Amino acid sequence: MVETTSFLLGDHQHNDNYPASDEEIPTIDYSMLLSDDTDQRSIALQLLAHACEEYGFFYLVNHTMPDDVLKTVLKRISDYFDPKTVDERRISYKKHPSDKFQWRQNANDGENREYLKVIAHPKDQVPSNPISLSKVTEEYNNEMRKIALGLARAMSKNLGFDENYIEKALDMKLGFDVITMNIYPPNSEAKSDIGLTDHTDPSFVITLMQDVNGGLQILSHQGNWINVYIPHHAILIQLGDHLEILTNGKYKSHVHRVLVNNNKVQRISIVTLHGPSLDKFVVPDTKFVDDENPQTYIGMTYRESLEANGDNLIDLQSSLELIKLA
Ligand SMILES: O=C(O)CCC(=O)C(=O)O
Ligand SMILES: [Fe+2]
Repeated sequence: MVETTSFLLGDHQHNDNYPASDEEIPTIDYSMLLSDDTDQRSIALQLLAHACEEYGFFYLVNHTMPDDVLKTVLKRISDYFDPKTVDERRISYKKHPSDKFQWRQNANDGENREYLKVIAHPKDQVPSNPISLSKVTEEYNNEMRKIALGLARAMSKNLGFDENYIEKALDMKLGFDVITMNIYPPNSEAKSDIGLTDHTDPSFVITLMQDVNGGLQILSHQGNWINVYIPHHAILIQLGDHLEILTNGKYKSHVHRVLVNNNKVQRISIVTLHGPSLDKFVVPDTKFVDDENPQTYIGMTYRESLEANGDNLIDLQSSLELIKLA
């Protein structure tokens, strides 16, 4: 049984190897962003603009992800990753190597997690076995896409455009969405302190839900590591590399990592990269380029930026450094 109540697994601020603070992370109320009350909406938009510019990540509360969908998806993921059946997963992945999904189990100095990555949009390509997992993953992604598109509309207004600006600029109707289901072992079973090493993620935004808190840290604009404690049923939103490129760095993506050194129990996270369409050429909009803000990135299609790290599209890694102008 998956317990979806969030609780703190450890005292990360006391770990000398990975110092991090409990600095507050902004909270955005999704229902207020959509409110019919114009005053309420404009306050929510201002808070969102502040969170996007000054932080680049925030907790989203009062959103539209149904509780039962989250509960079910966490339960199915927990069943799928049953430690007793890991050899079946290894064999089945070997028999069906595919670039439509990717399964890995890593236990080493740099990474301690088992994960399944699947393409969820424009065509749902979640492996059909087990069917119980694929069905609810599709449902989860349908709900999460609506939320990501809602955020795109709100951010478009904050950037001074009409509400369809980001959706069009990134061609999100055909957006390439990839879901990673991560399971991190408890500390006692991990081979090192690191669940997942420092990285940023491509895409427009990254949405993250989890069963329990434990070890996710984000590097702030100011260069401080911050512990992430996601409130119960909230979604962690992180801005992705391609929003940074489009806005020429006005909205930035952030380095983050996962530690497992304080985890008493295993942790599951569901991370969705809501991407542009694969063929969309993403380049800084001239609106964000002027004498004070010279163009920081060259343009590239989303496909090229994903392939820059190898030929497997689903092996999503940041390519920001590659396209950064001196
Ligand atoms: O599991 C987490 O908390 C973060 C995972 C992550 O950053 C990723 O999958 O890209
Ligand atoms: Fe990430």
